[in-house]
Formats: sequence, C-alpha cells, structure tokens
Amino acid sequence: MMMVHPVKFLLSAAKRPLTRCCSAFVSRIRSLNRLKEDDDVCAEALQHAQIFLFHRLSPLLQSSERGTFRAVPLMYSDIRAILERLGSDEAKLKESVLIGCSEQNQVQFCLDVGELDQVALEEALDGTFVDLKKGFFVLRRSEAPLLAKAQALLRWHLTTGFCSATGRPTCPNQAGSQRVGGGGGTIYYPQMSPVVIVLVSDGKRCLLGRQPSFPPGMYSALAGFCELGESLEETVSREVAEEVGLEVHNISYSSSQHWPFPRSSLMLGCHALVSPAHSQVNVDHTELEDARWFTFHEITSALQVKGLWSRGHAPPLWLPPKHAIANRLITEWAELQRCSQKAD
Ligand SMILES: NC(=O)C1=CN([C@@H]2O[C@H](COP(=O)(O)OP(=O)(O)OC[C@H]3O[C@@H](n4cnc5c(N)ncnc54)[C@H](O)[C@@H]3O)[C@@H](O)[C@H]2O)C=CC1
Ligand SMILES: [Mg+2]
Repeated sequence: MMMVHPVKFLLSAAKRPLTRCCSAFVSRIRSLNRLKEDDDVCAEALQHAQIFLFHRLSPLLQSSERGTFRAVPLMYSDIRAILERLGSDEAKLKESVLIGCSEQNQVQFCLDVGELDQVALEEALDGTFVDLKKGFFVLRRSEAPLLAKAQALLRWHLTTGFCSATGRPTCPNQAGSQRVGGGGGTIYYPQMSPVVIVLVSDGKRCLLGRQPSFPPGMYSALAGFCELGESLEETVSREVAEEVGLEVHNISYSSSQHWPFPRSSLMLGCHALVSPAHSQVNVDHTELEDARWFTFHEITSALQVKGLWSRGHAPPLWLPPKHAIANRLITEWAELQRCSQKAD
C-alpha cells in the first residue's frame, strides 16, 4: 500500500485574509467555502489533498484484523501514477469532488474510477472496493459519515449529467458542489430528501417497528419521507397514524443525521408521546411487517447486544447499530426512563 503523506492544506492558499480571531473551525469552514467558489484555488488544493477512491460508488477500504474496515485516502501524485499505469491520465483527477477538510487542515476529495479495471486497481492499491451498505456499519464512526457524503455526491454527479428541462449537458465546478449549464445557465445543487424518524413512547414503553427488509429480529423507530408542504411535526403525526394507527402529541426534536441508504436523506430525529389509554397499535402491513411496544428492560438488554450482523444465534431483539440515529433516539429514551425511575 502506498504511504499517504500528511500534506496539510495551507490556509494561506486562500488569498482572502481571514480574521485573526477566527477559531480553527471557522477558518476551516471559510477555506472550504472559498474552494467551492474559486475553481483555481480548488484545483491547487486538489494537488495536495487526500483523495478517497470509489469504484462504481463502492469505496476503497482496507480490512483490519479486528473485523473493521478503514478508509484508504491517497495523495494526488499516487493516484496519477496508478491512472497512467492503467491507461487513464491526470485529466481524470479533475473529476474529483470536494468532501471536507480534516481537523488537521487536510483537504479531502473523492473520485470514482468506475471505468477502470477493478481487480487491477485493487491489486495496485492493496485494498478492496466494498459496497457501502456492507462497509458502513463496520467503518470507524469518524469515517462512515465522510464516505457516505462522498458516495452521495458522486451519485448525484453520475445522475445529473444532463438538464432535465433541455436535455443538454451540465458541467460541474471544480469542487463539484454544483453543476451549471443545460442551455439555460441554470445552477443545479445536490439534493437530499428529508425523512422523519420518531421514537414514540406511552411514558413507560417505546414503540418500534420492522420492515420485511430488516435483518431477522431487528426493530427500529418509525420513519417516513416528508411530503411537500408538510412541517416536521405534520410528517411525524401522519407517518405514525399511517403506519401504526396512533395519534401522537408532545413532539420534540432531538437531532439529525445524513443517511445514505437507499439514497441521500436527511433524517430528522424526534420523540413523541401517545396517551396510554390510546396505545393499541393497528399496523399497516403494506408498510410494516410488525410494530410493538417494548419495555425498558427489553430495550436496555437489546442495547447491550454487540456484533449485530455477525452473531450466529439471534437475541430476542436487535436494535439498529450505533451509526444509526434510531439507536441514538432509543438510547436517549432509555436514559430518560432510567432518570425518571431513579426519581420515583
Ligand atoms: N438512520 C436510521 O436510523 C434509520 C433510517 N431509516 C431510513 O428512513 C428512510 C425512510 O423510511 P421508510 O419507512 O422506508 O419511509 P416511508 O415510510 O415513507 O416509506 C417508503 C415509501 O415512501 C415513498 N416515498 C415517498 N417519498 C419518497 C422519497 N423522496 N424517496 C423514496 N421513497 C419515497 C416510496 O413509495 C417508498 O416506498 C429509509 O430510507 C430508511 O433507510 C429508517 C429507519 C432507521
Ligand atoms: Mg416508514
């Protein structure tokens, strides 16, 4: 495997002076913004950046002895040498898409080399292109969101090469943060779908559902896509009514997460209550295979189950892994129950 040289992106490359009192975070954000606005500065930064390679939207990963995967960032010059060896050239690197900047001020890009031979690439790179659905949950939690964002942006570029109104080609800016053209000079930006995910409680138990596509025994919080014209609260109320036939109140927002499956979504995590007197579920089986109430004890036992995908014998309840916002909502609920039990 080629060594990745720790080249730092120099903030001085951004010619616009930054205010002295800026925190490191603010400096990073402003530098990234500059890269999106200025193609020349971005092209220069690319030459010193870390680049994450993908092959037909599967990221290049290396497996570790502990059964986890690590992302494999490479430097511009390393990739240029490999491209030339495999019959491509440096021009391909211009398709790289900006994805972020590390805390060490290293600018990060991604690039899909799907037209090159996968086996030859894997040999040259000493890694494997792994389907993100398989790799996501065994990647380190600091790397999974970055690769999910990279895949989402690469997919967006793959599917927006032409204007849907005129049928004419669109062109990305150097950062890949937008595409312009299609005849009318329209600017296209990456899109994602807002989705609500809600942990419903009756005060003592929480309600989880499962779709037929979930692994056996896995239950999760209820989720659904927002419809045009809806507020977050309206989507929560509609989805819970549709899927389990209940009316919720006291909806509160918790946190959010970008979710790459099956396409880019912004998951908006909420908690909501139903009255214990009206908690009889009526599952819509066109949407869910099952939905049921779980006790605090069942949830705390399930939260302790490790190795979600690898265990041979199934525990009675599996919860989504820690990477998923569903797990965060369930953990928050369990914490709240623990506190209120202590207070009683
Ligand atoms: N990160 C997490 O913890 C979790 C994430 N999720 C994600 O939430 C998402 C939504 O959950 P579901 O229960 O499947 O949603 P859902 O209950 O809205 O049902 C999905 C159906 O909604 C329709 N739909 C409406 N707008 C759509 C759009 N913009 N894109 C795709 N389909 C649309 C389609 O007919 C689709 O079959 C899923 O993509 C799932 O991966 C679900 C549970 C946990
Ligand atoms: Mg749903």
